[in-house]
Order: sequence, then structure tokens, then C-alpha cells
Amino acid sequence: MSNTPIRVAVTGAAGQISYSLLFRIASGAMFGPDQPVILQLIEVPFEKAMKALEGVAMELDDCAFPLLKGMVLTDDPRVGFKDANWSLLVGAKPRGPGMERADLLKDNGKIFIGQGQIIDEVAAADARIAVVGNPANTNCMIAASQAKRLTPDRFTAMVRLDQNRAQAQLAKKAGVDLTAVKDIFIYGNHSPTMFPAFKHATINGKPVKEVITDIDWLKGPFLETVGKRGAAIIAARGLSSAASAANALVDHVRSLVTPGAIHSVAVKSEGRYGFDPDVWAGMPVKTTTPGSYEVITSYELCDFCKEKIALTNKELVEERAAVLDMIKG
Ligand SMILES: NC(=O)c1ccc[n+]([C@@H]2O[C@H](COP(=O)([O-])OP(=O)(O)OC[C@H]3O[C@@H](n4cnc5c(N)ncnc54)[C@H](O)[C@@H]3O)[C@@H](O)[C@H]2O)c1
Ligand SMILES: O=C(O)C[C@H](O)C(=O)O
Repeated sequence: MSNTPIRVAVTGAAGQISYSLLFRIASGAMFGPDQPVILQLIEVPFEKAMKALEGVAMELDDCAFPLLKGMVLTDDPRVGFKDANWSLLVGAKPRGPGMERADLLKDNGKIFIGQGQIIDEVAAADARIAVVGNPANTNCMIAASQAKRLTPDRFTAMVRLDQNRAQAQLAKKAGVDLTAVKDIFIYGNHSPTMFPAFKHATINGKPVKEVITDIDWLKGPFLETVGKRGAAIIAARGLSSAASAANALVDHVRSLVTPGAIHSVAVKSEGRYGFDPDVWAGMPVKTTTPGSYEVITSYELCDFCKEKIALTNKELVEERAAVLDMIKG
């Protein structure tokens, strides 16, 4: 790690995810305990949002984080993304009770056209982008489609919350410590069609199916609970998940800068695991250096896995088709 601060741009900086996220970044949880950061906080150009952002910045000051070397508060994305090493695209309208993710597609998609163009123009040479705002995979595809300088591998979308949810559910069912569950990866969309591939997961080093012998639970309630967890939280809280989403983004970025980490990331598929080449789909990734990763392509897919992947791929292809005019226009 270097002593030069990393510039981290965060959109939706006055929103609920950011209220959990920013303090973790400033404390060193995302980039490590020796890495200083400058937070470049971006909000919409409305008085209420900017006022709320000032309040968040006051609280960040009041934490006296030694690693926080500066803050920029802005409603101008050109200022906010300037020289950013990481751009965390959280800002978007969240889904409310009863809303489907498809409803968000057009509204939120527009945001990512502009942000993709500006990041490509003004962010740092080593810029990397992580998309959280929903529908995250397709928003990431939209942002990447606008880039002429930055290559598609720089753009990732978050499926880490789904991986964490799946790991927690498997540990609970098996009655083991969370850390006993390994290699549970999320394939496809961050939506109820996602596929947590339990077949490849292990519990205390044994294949999941040897420990959880209730295959009907794995194929039914397990997939359903993980896939619909976002909606369950919205129904219970009246608001979408925030602290767990922020925590997952810390994990997503931390793993992407930690060589050897193996984790689920939505990346440009390039046809891997049977996905359409142009969609961003969750799949297992291994971080190779603090600035690069490779997709792990060695997992074999059973017929059940292929069926599930075909479903989530279909949804991603449909989402892409729904915004194709926007990204080509
Ligand atoms: N991928 C995931 O796992 C995951 C998990 C939870 C939530 N989400 C999504 O994250 C997004 C944010 O959720 P939240 O609960 O923080 O919402 P929120 O409404 O509390 O905050 C969103 C913030 O974004 C701001 N914003 C909107 N458009 C913006 C723009 N163009 N530039 C900068 N800021 C902008 C808003 O003013 C608001 O302050 C939602 O789309 C939500 O669905 C994703
Ligand atoms: O499902 C949602 O709309 C919120 C979020 O993506 C989640 O998974 O909690």
C-alpha cells in the first residue's frame, strides 16, 4: 500500500447505503489500515440532498479518522469523478415495496450513461468502477458501454451481498460456523433469478451435498430465500437493505484489491459459463494483483446449474435489449 491517498468517488453519498459505507472506507476497512483515502462525495443537485451530505461530512470529520485525508462534496460528477481511482456507483432510486426491478431499468439506466462517459473522461488512469445501484448488472453494462478509454474489465457490479447471504443460509442450515462454508459463488443477475451454485460449495472441506443431504431444500427454499432476500428486507423494513449492502461493497472492493481472493463478481461475461458475451454476469473471480483479476472458468456445470444459468442469462439479455436504444443512441 502506498502513502499517496486513494481517491474514492461515491455517488448517492447522502443515501442510506452510503451512511453505512463511508465510515467503513474512512476507517480503512476497504483499502487496509495503512492506505489513506480522499472521499469524493457526489449527490444530486438539490438543496435537501446537498444539505444532508454536509451533515454526513460533519460526522466523518467528527470521527477523526486518521486515514481520511480529504473530502470533496459536489453535485457535479465532473468534479466528483476527477482523478478517482475507484468510483463506487451507489446513487440510484431504490426499489420500494411491491416494485419490480424492471421498473427501475429505464429511470436508473439514464444515470449510468452520463456517469460512464464522465468517468471515462476524467477518472484516474487506473480507474476501477463498482456498481451497486439497481439493476446493478445492467447499469454496469450501460456505464461500460460509454467508455472509450477504460476497458470493460474495470467495470464490475456487486453480487457479493448475494454471496454473503448464501453463505449465511448454508451455515445456518448445517449448524456450522460461517467460516466453515467456502466456495459458494453467485452466477448471473443480482435479482431473484441469480444462481448460488451450491454444488461447488464446501462445508468444513466436504461437498455441501454431503453435509446438507436435503437436496430439495438446496434446490428450493435455499435458492428462493437467497434470491428473494432483498424483497424480504424491503417488506420487513419498508426500506431496501443498506448496512448489509454497504458491508458487501466493502468486501467486494477489498477482495478485488487482495491478491489470491476468490469471490463472486459480476463482470463482462465474454461468453463464459454459457452467458451472452455482452452481459455483466456474476461468476467466480480470482484476484491476481491489487489491480487485476481473472475469471475462474474451471467449475463444471451440471444440468440443473445450466438450467438455472439459462434463466438468469435470459433476464440479463432482456434487460440489455430494453436499454439497447439508450446505449447506442
Ligand atoms: N447491488 C446490491 O446488492 C444492492 C443492495 C442494496 C441496494 N442496492 C441499490 O443501491 C441503490 C441505493 O440504495 P440506497 O438505499 O442507498 O438509496 P437511497 O435512496 O437511500 O440513496 C440513494 C441516493 O442516491 C442519490 N442519487 C440519485 N441519483 C443520483 C445521481 N445521478 N448522482 C448522485 N447521487 C444520486 C439520491 O439523492 C440518494 O441520496 C438503489 O438502487 C438500491 O436498489 C443494491
Ligand atoms: O432487492 C432490492 O431491491 C434491494 C437490494 O438489491 C437487495 O438485494 O437487498
